[in-house]
Amino acid sequence: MTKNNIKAHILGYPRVGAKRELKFALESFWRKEVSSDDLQNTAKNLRAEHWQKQQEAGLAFITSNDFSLYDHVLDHSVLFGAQPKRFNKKPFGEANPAPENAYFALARGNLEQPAMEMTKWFDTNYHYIVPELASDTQFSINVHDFLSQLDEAQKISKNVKPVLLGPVSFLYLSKARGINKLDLLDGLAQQYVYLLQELQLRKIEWLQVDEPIFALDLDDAWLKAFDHAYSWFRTSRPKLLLTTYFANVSRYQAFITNLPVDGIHIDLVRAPEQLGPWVNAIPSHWVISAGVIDGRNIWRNDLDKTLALLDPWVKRLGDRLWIAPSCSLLHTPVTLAHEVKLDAEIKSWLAFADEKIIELSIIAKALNNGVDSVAQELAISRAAIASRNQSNRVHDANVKARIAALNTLNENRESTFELRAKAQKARLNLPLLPTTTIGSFPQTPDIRAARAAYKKGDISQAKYDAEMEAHIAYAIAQQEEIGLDVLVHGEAERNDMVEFFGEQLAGYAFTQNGWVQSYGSRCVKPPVIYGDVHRPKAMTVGTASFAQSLSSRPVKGMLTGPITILQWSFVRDDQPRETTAMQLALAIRDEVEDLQKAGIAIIQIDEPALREGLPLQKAAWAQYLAWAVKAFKLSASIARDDTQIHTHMCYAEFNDILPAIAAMDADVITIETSRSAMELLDAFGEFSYPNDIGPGVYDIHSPRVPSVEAMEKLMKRAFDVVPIERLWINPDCGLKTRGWPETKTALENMVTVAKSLREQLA
Ligand SMILES: Nc1nc2c(c(=O)[nH]1)N[C@@H](CNc1ccc(C(=O)N[C@@H](CCC(=O)N[C@@H](CCC(=O)N[C@@H](CCC(=O)O)C(=O)O)C(=O)O)C(=O)O)cc1)CN2
Ligand code: MET
Ligand SMILES: [Zn+2]
Repeated sequence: MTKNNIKAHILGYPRVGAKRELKFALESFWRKEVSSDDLQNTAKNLRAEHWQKQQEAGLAFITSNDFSLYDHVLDHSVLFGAQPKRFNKKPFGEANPAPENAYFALARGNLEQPAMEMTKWFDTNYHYIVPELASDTQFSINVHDFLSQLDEAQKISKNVKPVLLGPVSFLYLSKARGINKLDLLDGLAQQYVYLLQELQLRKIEWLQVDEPIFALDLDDAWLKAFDHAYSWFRTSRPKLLLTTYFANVSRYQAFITNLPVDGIHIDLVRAPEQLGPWVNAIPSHWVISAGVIDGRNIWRNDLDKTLALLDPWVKRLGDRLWIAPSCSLLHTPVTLAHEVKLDAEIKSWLAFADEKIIELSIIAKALNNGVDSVAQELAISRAAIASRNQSNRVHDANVKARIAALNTLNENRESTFELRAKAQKARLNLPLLPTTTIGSFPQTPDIRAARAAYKKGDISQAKYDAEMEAHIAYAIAQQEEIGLDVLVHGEAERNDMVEFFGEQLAGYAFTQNGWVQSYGSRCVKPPVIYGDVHRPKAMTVGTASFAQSLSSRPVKGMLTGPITILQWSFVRDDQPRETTAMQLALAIRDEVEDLQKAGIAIIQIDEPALREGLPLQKAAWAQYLAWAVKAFKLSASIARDDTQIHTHMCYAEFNDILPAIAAMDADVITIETSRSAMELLDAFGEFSYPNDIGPGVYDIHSPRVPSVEAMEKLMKRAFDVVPIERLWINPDCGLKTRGWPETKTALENMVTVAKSLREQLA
């Protein structure tokens, strides 16, 4: 048998650390508890560890420049000298600032400047810092940090493949007010050329250039931009691996194969069918990097299936075949090694980043040296796959029966919004412009410490419950003092709005350390849906009833909606997402029913991730929106007319899915609007959104306290587009990341606005 030399590599490794070392270093640095050197050492050690793992697994390259202290897109803004000019002024009060402060100010704001905008990275729960460009942006490369990380890598290995976000995706993902972004393209591409030359000098053989926007619907102008930008790259430079992910990109094949690059990476987890067409289309000197390991999910790879997918092409491509995960491993947790509590059988079905790297090396060995060389590894993998396929813990006949009978349930509320609104008014008797908040109040160190102690077994369930009740009572008392109209219990008892429900639903497993970066130092621990989901018992009724018992004002019952739970969990890959969504919808429906029976008059079903789940390609939107809206409606339609259903959305562009949002038919939607100065609301107005709306009047991501004047101005803008009787006043999102002092002042100001507007309108 001839030996191949198929290369295995990764597109990027998670940065946060197996025990969130980076998070803790960052937060200590921000609190000024550790120095800049300490922070940089932590970062350096993490990078060294990540490279060592790749090296030990025998990958052909170690991948460098995938690390970031906050966000890699922000790093590109800095690399190309495109920091917004508004940050040029040295903030006062910083006598001798650490060099990192200027960088973090971009991401987090400072005393004088609000932070740069943040938004979702494609259809993931990762948030990037949006490049902020203007007509006077002059790109000017600043290679120091990039090259110093490259040097670190080159000390460890001579086979280093750095990563860059490509110029066209960088520009596409940026925002540039008042100009055509494409006018900036030449200036940017020229800076890339400079960097390519530096890499050439350092004898870099391959550069990975990520152009993830190929996953989207691109118009001609953007396709031309590729031609244009890449024509700058016909110089002496490393070979370029054009990297795509998250979708089938073969519709751009004729176009892409004319670009002056040396290979392409394609996502074969989302779109395995694109392999053959690509092999047939590429120029004879190109490599194909086959993204065969799921970078977006945590299931163990079915190695036999992967080998079967690649097998027909191995001979044809020979060494021009590379293998890799589908996308960067940024979206998966680091390692299963510290999961000591996870059920052993379920654990055997999983692979986090480190395990995925091992899988990659097994596949490479099988392809290069024959399957016999990894017979034992393949046998173990096969056994795990068989155990998952056959496990009776995955399938639940009752759940399947309920799903089969879905069409016997009415997904619509009993009456129209108009009639419901009357019944709700009679029951709730709220003032004009009711004030409320989105659900969470500050997750104080006390709350976190109590939960950590409880999880370790240091305090009893009873003690933990009593502590949580004390926090809830505190939140209620604060809200009464502030004078809010519709209260919340504050979510003290929730580690996270999705994980909390995952922990109580059957069909779910959860991890101890399965952290994934969401933004900056903030992480989430998505729970794992491995089987049919149902709700064994009520999840929030005790807490909701307790909170309501403390006040004569309505306290909202607080639930996370089926689509958001789906989107922020690791989901099974053995049934359609739609089916899992319907199972979740029924579980939430059961909870709505129980809350209603317990006398809770207002129930909020959050769907902040509805937009995130939208397919990247428009052709698939309608189908997704149909089942997503149906799932929400199924969970809500058990509510009587006089039970008011709220929903909440944030972190996204909603303009293009307004009809779907309206079709959800929530009685009230509270929605993030303040960062875009209510531009969104204009769209709601134009579309004549039919039900009640609470446009967020202040951004909760910053500790700045919003002024009465600013919030009043925003509400008055809202008056122009939505009838006053249908408006609510609330912040943009939950307050869990804030502290109590600024929260209290901000909400007091907000209530002042409501009172003053009511007087003005009286
Ligand atoms: N799943 C999800 N996705 C989302 C959001 C969301 O709320 N949930 N919101 C948007 C993103 N925003 C986010 C906002 C905040 C955090 C966040 O605060 N995360 C926390 C972790 C939250 C958590 O799970 N907390 C646990 C564990 C806390 C912890 O770290 N405990 C320590 C001990 C206690 C301590 O000293 O802090 C430990 O175990 O070591 C708890 O409360 O129980 C963090 O990074 O710090 C994440 C995302 C969009 N995507
Ligand atoms: C990311 S949306 C958050 C909604 C949730 N009810 C909260 O207030 O935290
Ligand atoms: Zn929110």
